[in-house]
Amino acid sequence: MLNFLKIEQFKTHNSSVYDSIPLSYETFGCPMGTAPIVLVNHALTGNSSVVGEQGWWKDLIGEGKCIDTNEYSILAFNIPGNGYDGFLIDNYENFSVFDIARLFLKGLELLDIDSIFAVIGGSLGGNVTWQMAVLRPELMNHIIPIASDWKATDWILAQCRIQKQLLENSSNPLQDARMHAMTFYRTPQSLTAKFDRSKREGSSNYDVENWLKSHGEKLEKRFHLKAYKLMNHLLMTADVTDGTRNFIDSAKRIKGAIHLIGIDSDHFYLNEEIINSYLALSEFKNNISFSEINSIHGHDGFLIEFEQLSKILKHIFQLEHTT
Ligand SMILES: CC(=O)SCCNC(=O)CCNC(=O)[C@H](O)C(C)(C)COP(=O)(O)OP(=O)(O)OC[C@H]1O[C@@H](n2cnc3c(N)ncnc32)[C@H](O)[C@@H]1OP(=O)(O)O
Repeated sequence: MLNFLKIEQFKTHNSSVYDSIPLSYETFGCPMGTAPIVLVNHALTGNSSVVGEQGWWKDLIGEGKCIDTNEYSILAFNIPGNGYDGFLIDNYENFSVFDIARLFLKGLELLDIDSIFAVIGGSLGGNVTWQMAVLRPELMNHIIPIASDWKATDWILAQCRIQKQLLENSSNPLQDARMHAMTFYRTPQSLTAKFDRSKREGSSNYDVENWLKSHGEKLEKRFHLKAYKLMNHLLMTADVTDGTRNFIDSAKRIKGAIHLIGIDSDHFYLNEEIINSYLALSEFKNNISFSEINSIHGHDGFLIEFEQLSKILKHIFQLEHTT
């Protein structure tokens, strides 16, 4: 069930002022206040419905799952403007990952939450996770960005620029942008393994073309163009250093344990970038780790490789609740 908070008089990083921004959220598992809290930050086209039949992370979070809803309270906000709660933003360029992290932190304040067991998110959700940890270095025990980084690389900026032009100029913006995006969420090996140049009898298209098309059509049915423009723009704004480029100064204050997880075939958030962040920060911080998911599926691995992900996360969610 969707719940709503109101963030009043919100000033964005670029100094735009909003009288009131609705911040919607869902909770799952143990009632708030009775168990450690796990905050889940959704990715690009995700939402607060992480658990349950339609939950996009239902293989990771649920009864008896790696993050067990019998043991934890799960909290997930919607990024304001993702459209899932009916709220859309016109001037999407006013917002950045920094603003989304601040909105989520204000939401936690309104809910009287001053301690989080773990904050976890993949891709854009990982960007928000990094930014929240930098803004409130003492708030969380565990910080878990998956297939994500503290910054948008030039490669990501370039891909998102193409997305932006498709979203603004194409006659079929959502479908075209999604089809293009699917190619950097996957890998050539993943597509070969799935299709191997197959073609249904009588069809003029290869199966891979139909698959791309169907992903485009499905997104168009469930996502608003304004929301997709916002989400794509947010990806471009990730930078916990706020332009100073000094990652260590920004991140070394984080008190909680940082668990970085990359996917060896990810060519959107490159593993080598994540490993570089790990190596740089591990000179200043003992409680940081890096784990790798092996997959042919590239970036989408965080939505596919649940067995590996569960194995990596198990020690955090099964062995301790109190550190
Ligand atoms: C940047 C960020 O912040 S995050 C970006 C994250 N990535 C995404 O958002 C990408 C979205 N990816 C998906 O939605 C994927 O489906 C995943 C990752 C959830 C699952 O991947 P897979 O298990 O490989 O599923 P797949 O991509 O084949 O999708 C299955 C669907 O495709 C359909 N499909 C498969 N082959 C074909 C084909 N040849 N023609 C038409 N449809 C096809 C299936 O029927 C199925 O349809 P349904 O969902 O309506 O039942």
